[in-house]
Amino acid sequence: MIEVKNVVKKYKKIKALDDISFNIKEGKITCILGINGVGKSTTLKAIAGLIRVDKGEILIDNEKLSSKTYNKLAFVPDIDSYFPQLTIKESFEFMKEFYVNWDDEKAYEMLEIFNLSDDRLISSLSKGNKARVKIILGFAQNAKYTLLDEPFSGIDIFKREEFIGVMAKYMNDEQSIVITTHEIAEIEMIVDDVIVIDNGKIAFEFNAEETRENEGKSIIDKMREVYRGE
Ligand SMILES: Nc1ncnc2c1ncn2[C@@H]1O[C@H](COP(=O)(O)OP(=O)(O)OP(=O)(O)O)[C@@H](O)[C@H]1O
Repeated sequence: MIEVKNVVKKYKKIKALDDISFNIKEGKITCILGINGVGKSTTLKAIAGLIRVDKGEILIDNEKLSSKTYNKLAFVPDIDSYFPQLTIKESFEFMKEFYVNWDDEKAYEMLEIFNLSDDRLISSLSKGNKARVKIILGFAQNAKYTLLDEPFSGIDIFKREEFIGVMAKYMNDEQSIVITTHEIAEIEMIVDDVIVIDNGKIAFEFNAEETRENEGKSIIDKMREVYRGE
């Protein structure tokens, strides 16, 4: 489990995270939802240990972030691509050197599903294919927790559905995925837990299946209820 406890992060005068606490469960897909600028990326970067928080603590399976927890986390940032100057194959070779759990078989299997050839130069790929490679580079790290920052931005609906199918296929019972997004419809079918951030604070959280079963409400219905009082 990932425990985020009373975390505060300031960027000069901006309080990006204002005392947020929540847990990410094992074997689940958790979605961090919120409009632009509310603190979603900052939250993921803090969990990944890429930024130092001002207050609070983050525990990964009961341990503070350290070299021990490093291989449990794979972070896929919201950037166009990494390694534009490399071919896909070269990028896999590079990752293999860094990540002890790197799974070449998984990387090549995913490449095949996405119908991509490993000799393609990453900079020459379309936006959608760059996003596919980015997702492969994240998932083939075979980490316990894969953190995906806006993985679908700029990607058409068909590719999003394909991504979601591939993600679900490559997750085992102990692995967790955390996705940030401001587009709800695309994650409706796969997400377990939803955490809504507003202005650096947790606005509310719920389990999507329970909400569907107990209240007959989709994630969008629930968001409307909370935000518009419908
Ligand atoms: N490096 C930085 N320096 C200064 N301010 C920052 C920095 N990174 C983020 N911020 C600010 O912190 C707040 C939260 O930003 P963050 O990127 O976490 O939001 P977000 O919810 O991920 O937004 P988006 O959906 O647009 O990606 C915003 O006000 C943003 O401008």
